[in-house]
Amino acid sequence: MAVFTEVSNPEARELLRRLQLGELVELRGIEGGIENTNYFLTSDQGEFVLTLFERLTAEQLPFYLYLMKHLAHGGVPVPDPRADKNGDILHTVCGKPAAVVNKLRGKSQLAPQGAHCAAVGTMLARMHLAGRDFDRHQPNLRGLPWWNETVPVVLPHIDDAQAALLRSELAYQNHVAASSAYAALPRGPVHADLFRDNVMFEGEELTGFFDFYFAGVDTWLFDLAVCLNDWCIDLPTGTHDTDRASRMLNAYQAVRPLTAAERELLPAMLRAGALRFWISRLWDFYLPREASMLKPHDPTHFERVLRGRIALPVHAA
Ligand SMILES: Nc1ncnc2c1ncn2[C@@H]1O[C@H](COP(=O)(O)OP(=O)(O)O)[C@@H](O)[C@H]1O
Ligand SMILES: N[C@@H](CCOP(=O)(O)O)C(=O)O
Repeated sequence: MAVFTEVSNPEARELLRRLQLGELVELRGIEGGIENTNYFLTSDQGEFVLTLFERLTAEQLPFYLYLMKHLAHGGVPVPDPRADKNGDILHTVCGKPAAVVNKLRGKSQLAPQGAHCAAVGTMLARMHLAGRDFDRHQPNLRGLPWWNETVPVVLPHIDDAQAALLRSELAYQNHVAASSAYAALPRGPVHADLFRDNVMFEGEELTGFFDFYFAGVDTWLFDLAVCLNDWCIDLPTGTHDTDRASRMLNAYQAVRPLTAAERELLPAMLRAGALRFWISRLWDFYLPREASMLKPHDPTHFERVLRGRIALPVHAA
């Protein structure tokens, strides 16, 4: 279920009027998704997605929405938030912060082949370059400071072997973050959660990236590592898929070659990407927020991925 707040047809009509997007044809709740209320909103002018933000606040949202607008105007296929007559892109619907964006064509490719991974690599690099002149700043709110805060909270819930791994990996990542190679990594706005379910395809054509609500300023290499860890592995075992990873890395580098520091730290950032999602999944699993709407994902998946990346470090060819 992903309609946590019911929007009525009269409310949708009023919103379309405010945004000058024409007359309502259909309002339909979207079943996927776990964080926000989403509707497909069709008018006589086109197809849109209406999102009511259930947890993010009106203070946090402008970074994400203006980033999407910036990228869309920079030629990256991402949902473009629609403005009202005053130019505002953050609206209020049913008392909740809300946005209306264009509906992307296609569907998620949950069993990606090499061509899909290459398309993600190309577009990711284009997105990083397009974000260079974005003038707002918000850190990755799920970055190292959050890992340092959250690990002590989840430690009491896991067994000794897991706790030892979590502690030692966190220490390693703090050490990496203090290194001169890490300081040399290029950075900018990153998606930070570009999993298979956050990209649309029509056949092998990538039609868009969406769900920017974990975006923030971080290293570009971290973003690439998050993608490699999801798109280029065998999901049941967490094993790295060399062919798909080469397709993604080569395509990324055809647009933006990795620097020497990035090549050096790729194995460490693959571990960082696995650690980030292991921690957040542990946190969601053992400490569900009151009245939480999150259906927790399996934390052991990223424990497996992390163990795999430590045992067999992956380097850029
Ligand atoms: N701009 C969009 N274009 C097309 N479909 C979208 C768009 N935004 C969301 N969706 C659909 O809505 C679903 C839930 O969106 P998502 O952003 O993942 O929600 P949540 O943040 O609640 O996890 C997606 O799986 C996708 O099918
Ligand atoms: N990709 C994350 C979960 C984030 O949720 P989303 O549905 O908003 O992308 C994970 O797999 O742990």
